[in-house]
Amino acid sequence: MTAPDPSFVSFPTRLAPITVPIALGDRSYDIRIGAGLLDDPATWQGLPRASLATIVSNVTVAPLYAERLAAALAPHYGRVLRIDLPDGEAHKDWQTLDLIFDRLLAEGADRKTVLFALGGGVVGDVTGFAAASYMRGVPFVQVPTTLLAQVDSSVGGKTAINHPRGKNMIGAFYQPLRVLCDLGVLGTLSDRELSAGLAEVIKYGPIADEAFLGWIEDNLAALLARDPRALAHAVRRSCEIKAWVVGQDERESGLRAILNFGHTFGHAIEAGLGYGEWLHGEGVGCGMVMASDLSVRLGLMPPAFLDRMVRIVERARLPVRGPALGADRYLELMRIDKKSEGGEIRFVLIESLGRAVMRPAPDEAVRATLAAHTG
Ligand SMILES: NC(=O)c1ccc[n+]([C@@H]2O[C@H](COP(=O)([O-])OP(=O)(O)OC[C@H]3O[C@@H](n4cnc5c(N)ncnc54)[C@H](O)[C@@H]3O)[C@@H](O)[C@H]2O)c1
Ligand SMILES: O=C(O)C(=O)C[C@@H](O)[C@H](O)[C@H](O)COP(=O)(O)O
Ligand SMILES: [Zn+2]
Repeated sequence: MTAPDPSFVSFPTRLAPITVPIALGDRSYDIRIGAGLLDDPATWQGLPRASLATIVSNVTVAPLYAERLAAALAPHYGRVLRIDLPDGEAHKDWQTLDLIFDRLLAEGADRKTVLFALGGGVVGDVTGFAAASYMRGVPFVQVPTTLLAQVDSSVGGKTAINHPRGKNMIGAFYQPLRVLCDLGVLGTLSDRELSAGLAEVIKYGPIADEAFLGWIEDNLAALLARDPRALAHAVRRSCEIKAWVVGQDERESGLRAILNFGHTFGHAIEAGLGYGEWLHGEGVGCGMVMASDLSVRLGLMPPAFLDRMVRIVERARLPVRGPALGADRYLELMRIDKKSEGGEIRFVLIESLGRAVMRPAPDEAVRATLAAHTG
C-alpha cells in the first residue's frame, strides 16, 4: 500500500469552499478557497480553452502536485506542457524568466496559451511576469501552494523579478484570470515556510483590521498546528482584506502601499543578506517589528503596541531582530525601495490599530530603530 497523500490526511474536503471576488472592472476575478479544489471539475469551469496549457512550477512543488493539475487540465486543453523551474528566491531572476520564454517559444506557445503558476510566491511572481510579457500578454491562473502565496502574493497582480540591488525591481501589474487556493496543499509545507506565511497574515491586522489581529493572537497555536478551520479563516480574511485594498488602488497610487507594512526593512534584509538567506516572510515579520518601533518612536502609537507586535511575531516563530548589516547599509538599501521619492524613504507606519499611513522619517529615528532591533 502506498503512503497516503499528506494533503488529504490533514485537510478534510468537508470544509465548504468559498469565493472572494476581486473587483477590478474588466480585470475582475475570483479567489476560490477550499480543500480539494485541484481535483474538483468545477474549479476549471469558465476558464478559456486553448490548444496549449502550460503549468509553470518548480522542482520541489511539481513532483507533489503537477501531475494532479495536469490531469485536471487535460480534458480542457489540447496539450498540457510542464516547465519546472529551479527552486528558491535566488532564482527569481532574468535567467529563470528566460527559461520560461525559451520553452514557450520552442513548444509553439501562442497568444491563447494559458499559463498556470503552481507554487509559492516565487513561481507566482515570475510566471505572472512571464505571462505579462510573453507575446505582450497571455492569460494566466494562480494556483498558490504556500500559505504566503494563498494569503498574499497570488492576489492583486503584482508580478516581478528581483535585481541584486533591490527586491521586485523589474515587473508589471498584471492580473490573473482566477486564483485557486487549495488548502490541501498546505499539508506538505515545512514549518519554516508556514511561519513565513503567517507574517503576511499578521500584517493585515495592524494595517486594516484590529479584530483580525485579536483573532490571530487567539488562534496562533491552531494556525501553527495547521488546524484546517483556522487556516481556512486566515486565508479567507487575508484575501478579503487584500481584495478590498487592491479593488480601490490596483496600481499603488496610494492606499495599496499599506500592504507594504514591514517591507521597507524586510526587503533591505533580503537583498542585504543575499536573496534566499532569510525568507521573505521572515524579513516581513522582523520588518513589522522595526516599523512598529518607528511608529512608536514618531509618537503615532503607544509603546504597548511595539510589545504586542514583538510578542505575536515571536509566537509565530519569526525573527524579531535583524542582521547586523550596519545602519548605513540598511539606509542605502532602503533608499532603493519603490515607495521612495527623490531619494527620501517613505515608511508604512501604524497610526491606530487597523489604520496605516505612509510617512518619511528622520534618519536619526530610523537609526535608533535599527540600533534597537538589529545585531
Ligand atoms: N506579488 C505579490 O503581491 C507578493 C506578495 C508577497 C510576497 N511576494 C513574493 O513571494 C515570494 C515568497 O513566496 P513564498 O514564501 O511562497 O516562497 P517560495 O515561493 O520560495 O516557496 C517557499 C518554499 O516552499 C516550497 N513549496 C511551495 N509550496 C509547497 C508545498 N505545498 N509543499 C511543500 N513545499 C512547497 C517552494 O518550493 C519553496 O522551496 C517572494 O519573492 C516575495 O517577494 C509577492
Ligand atoms: O500586493 C502588494 O501591494 C504588496 O505590497 C504585498 C507584499 O506582501 C509583497 O511582498 C509585494 O511584492 C511587495 O511589493 P513591492 O512593490 O514592495 O515590491
Ligand atoms: Zn510581502
